[in-house]
Amino acid sequence: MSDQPAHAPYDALLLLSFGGPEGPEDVVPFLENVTRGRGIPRERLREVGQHYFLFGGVSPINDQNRELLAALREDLAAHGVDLPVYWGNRNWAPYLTDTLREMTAAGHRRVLTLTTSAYASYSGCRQYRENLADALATLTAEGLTPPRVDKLRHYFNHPGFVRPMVDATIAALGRLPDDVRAGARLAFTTHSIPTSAADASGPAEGHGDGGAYVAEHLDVARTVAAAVREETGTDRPWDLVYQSRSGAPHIPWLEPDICDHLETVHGEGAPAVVMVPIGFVSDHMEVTYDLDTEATAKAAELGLPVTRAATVGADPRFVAAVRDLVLERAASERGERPERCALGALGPSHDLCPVGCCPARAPRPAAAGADSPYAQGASTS
Ligand SMILES: CC1=C(CCC(=O)O)c2cc3nc(cc4[nH]c(cc5[nH]c(cc1n2)c(C)c5CCC(=O)O)c(CCC(=O)O)c4C)C(CCC(=O)O)=C3C
Ligand SMILES: [Fe+2]
Repeated sequence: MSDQPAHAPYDALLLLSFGGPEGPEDVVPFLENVTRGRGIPRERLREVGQHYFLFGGVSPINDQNRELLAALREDLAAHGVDLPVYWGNRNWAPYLTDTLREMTAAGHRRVLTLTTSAYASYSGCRQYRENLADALATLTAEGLTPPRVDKLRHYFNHPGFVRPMVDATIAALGRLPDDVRAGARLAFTTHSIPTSAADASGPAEGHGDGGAYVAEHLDVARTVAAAVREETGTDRPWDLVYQSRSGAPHIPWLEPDICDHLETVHGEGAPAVVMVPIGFVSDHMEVTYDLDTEATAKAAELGLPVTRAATVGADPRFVAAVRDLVLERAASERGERPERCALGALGPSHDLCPVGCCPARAPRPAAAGADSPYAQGASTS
């Protein structure tokens, strides 16, 4: 036992992300990948394509993942954790299936996955697990024997994710004009999703309306707001609001939208707002367009001072948190009982998504969960 490395039984870490276009010619094929079979109106797609073209057809997300990948490799090596780190995406190169094929060829048998999504939801969790199942099925059909793949627990409430957001909120408050800072409201933002998807998210029991998705975001918002109050000595009103809605208008999605919210609080006399995108791991297009471009223009039109807090990105504390989560999970898999760090009221999330967690409209195979065909057979080997 004691001669095992701290990362045993895992032999590789996989960074699994969304992917984004890297030039104007990538934008349309990227959006086709994202929206295949999802019934997003054409009008919305044309509009979102324009967001990317506004930035030269390049999403910042791939460079941000390259930076995170390099930081993870450096941090693991510096701490004597000899675990190779790979990167694959759902919607753009390097594609997940190609990365897993490469990992199979390199002889990896137990892979742990970090997704760039911290919370429970179909889009942020199960859909990635479906992507893993699809990739494993493809490799199996090619006659390969792919590794067993597990997924790290949701890390929304890990101190290494939360603390950088506290500092980022305080820094964003610092960028407001002096005379409006004390009265500024905090608007915590995340991706809107259909209310039906929110209600069914996580193991939904005990979370009430909005399921685990809303409960987890509220817990983080409350924790960050309390820490900001403690550190600045000023109690500021806060709200959880939504952004980046898509889908047909007659289907209810989580509200209010950040732009409507800015209008409302401006009408109520708020002197300023700090937007804090707690739902996102890096400053990708949903942040740089939807908040920095669209919501910021809305605020300017209202004459409302706003700033936006940075996301965690490759903050060393987040990178260290990933190492902590990897070693924690490895220890759990070895039958040990490691300490499981978590701030807020909800406690550490489950390691293995239970059966039926974050259900899809049409059930499909999903890896790395209690209902996974791939995880089970391999676990006995
Ligand atoms: C919860 C959630 C996260 C956070 C968790 C996570 O990070 O996973 C997230 C992240 C992201 N979403 C992104 C981009 C897009 N999301 C879309 C569409 C959708 N997102 C949804 C949800 C989420 N999305 C949903 C319910 C849809 C409707 C269609 C569907 O049910 O699938 C569309 C289609 C056009 C549109 O309708 O907007 C695009 C282009 C990018 C890349 C940004 C970049 O390029 O830098 C990132 C990181
Ligand atoms: Fe999205």
